[in-house]
Amino acid sequence: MSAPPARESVTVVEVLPTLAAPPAPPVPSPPPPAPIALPAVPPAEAASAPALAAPVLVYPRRPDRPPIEPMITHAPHLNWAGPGDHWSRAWGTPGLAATESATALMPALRTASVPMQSPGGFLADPPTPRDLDLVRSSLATLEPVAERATAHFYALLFLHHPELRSLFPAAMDVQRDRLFRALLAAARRADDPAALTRQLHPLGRSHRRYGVAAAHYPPFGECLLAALSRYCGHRWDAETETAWRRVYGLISRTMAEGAEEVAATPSWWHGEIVGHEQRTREIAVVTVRPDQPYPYLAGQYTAVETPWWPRVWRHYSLACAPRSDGLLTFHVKAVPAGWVSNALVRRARPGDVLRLGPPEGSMVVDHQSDGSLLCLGGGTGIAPIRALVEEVAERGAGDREVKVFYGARRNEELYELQAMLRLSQRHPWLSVHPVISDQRTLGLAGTLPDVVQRYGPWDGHHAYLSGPPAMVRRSVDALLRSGVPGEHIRHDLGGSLAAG
Ligand SMILES: NC(=O)C1=CN([C@@H]2O[C@H](COP(=O)(O)OP(=O)(O)OC[C@H]3O[C@@H](n4cnc5c(N)ncnc54)[C@H](O)[C@@H]3O)[C@@H](O)[C@H]2O)C=CC1
Repeated sequence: MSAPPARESVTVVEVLPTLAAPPAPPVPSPPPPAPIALPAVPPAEAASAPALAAPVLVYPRRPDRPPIEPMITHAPHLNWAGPGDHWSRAWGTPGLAATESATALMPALRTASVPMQSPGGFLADPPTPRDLDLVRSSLATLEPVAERATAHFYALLFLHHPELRSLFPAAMDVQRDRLFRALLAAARRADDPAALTRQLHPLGRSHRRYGVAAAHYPPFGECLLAALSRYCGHRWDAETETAWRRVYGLISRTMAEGAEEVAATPSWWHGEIVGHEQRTREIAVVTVRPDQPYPYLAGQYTAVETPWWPRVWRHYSLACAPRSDGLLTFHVKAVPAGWVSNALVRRARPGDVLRLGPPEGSMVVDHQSDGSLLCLGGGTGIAPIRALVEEVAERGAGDREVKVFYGARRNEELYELQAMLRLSQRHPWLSVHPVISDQRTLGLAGTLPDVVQRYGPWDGHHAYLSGPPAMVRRSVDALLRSGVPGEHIRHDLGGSLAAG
């Protein structure tokens, strides 16, 4: 099964090619490293950094807030968010109360265990090497027509199982692409149980927030096989079908197991916006009060859905360490054609209600190890870095130093610099270095990977990277060259952080 929407540009099945340190390129023995001499930010320059906005205003809850306009007024059920969802009433759908639409739809989805149309079903025995060859070769055949095959698959699914339509977003373009890539990735890993589990358990868990239940896998699989057989043409035979039944059986079982493991935790949280600060024209800092405790670790991220784009989820990092008042902060940059990011920056206001998925991601501080921390935050990628710094401040830095390189293209895009500099004034173990790549009048010149390379070596450091994918990839390369072993470099690029 594919991942319903997570983000626009990178999918949950992507992973950075390798973090296990690739063989180091042969380099002539370097001259002894120069001592690190990082220029401090002179007070005059710091003063010219963008002013820190007023402290977050926490607005009182507004019971009288106007109803939120649903995106699809003429088809209210498409706005419904999933089984057990009570907040659809916030949409106040004209013509059909959202509560009615939700309760009317819930039984339909609960009984969505549509009987399988094929007597063959999905096979419990593991795929054989021959099965894997057949499945991989049919995927190779399908690759050039993947878009049409997946469109055909969704057409079959919604035609035969209209009750499943409400699990998916209104616009299916991103979704289609994702399905084929997820299948490809799973088929590649089908003979490596550990790798398959690493891919599919999180995918199964993330499907919970769409309302996907174990009963949905068989009808999904039947339509998938029907679409694959059509587009494989004469290459599809009984043996290929049996191979797919084993492989799909394995994929769906593994995803369902992943979901089952976390069945006791909420599939999603509701979060009311209680603060909305416009830091630049494109960037807003959004503060949210979850409807129940939201346990997470600094450095993690979550999926966010707005009421205006039902079932369209985007990932954002938690930008603060867990707080005693339970509030959560997100840094959001409105990106061109980004539905969720533009809604959050330009439309969302205190009183609006979001849905949040469970916390994800492994870019968390290992407090058992004693290396110093090197943190690279590019643009809004500074969000999880700030959370990590706050957590170190709370738990005590010990002998560790924390060096933060905060990159932007222009001075005025360093929207979090004042706050970071204030933290560094309070904590002697913390240094913050602005890095400007385009029009510099402040801090260090260059891109983050270049600067990291310039001020290395960084052996003995644990590195945390967050920002645009290309910046993270290039910085990983620079760090590996600068003496940081792969296992000491953490980022969540493969875990799908992107804007949208
Ligand atoms: N909002 C959030 O919670 C989080 C966002 N992110 C990601 O961070 C990114 C932030 O984007 P923007 O603020 O628009 O950043 P940006 O495009 O303005 O760039 C920020 C920094 O990265 C550097 N950079 C950009 N492209 C580079 C490349 N190809 N090579 C080397 N350095 C490069 C720039 O020089 C600058 O220093 C987005 O991709 C977002 O998905 C990551 C983690 C959390």
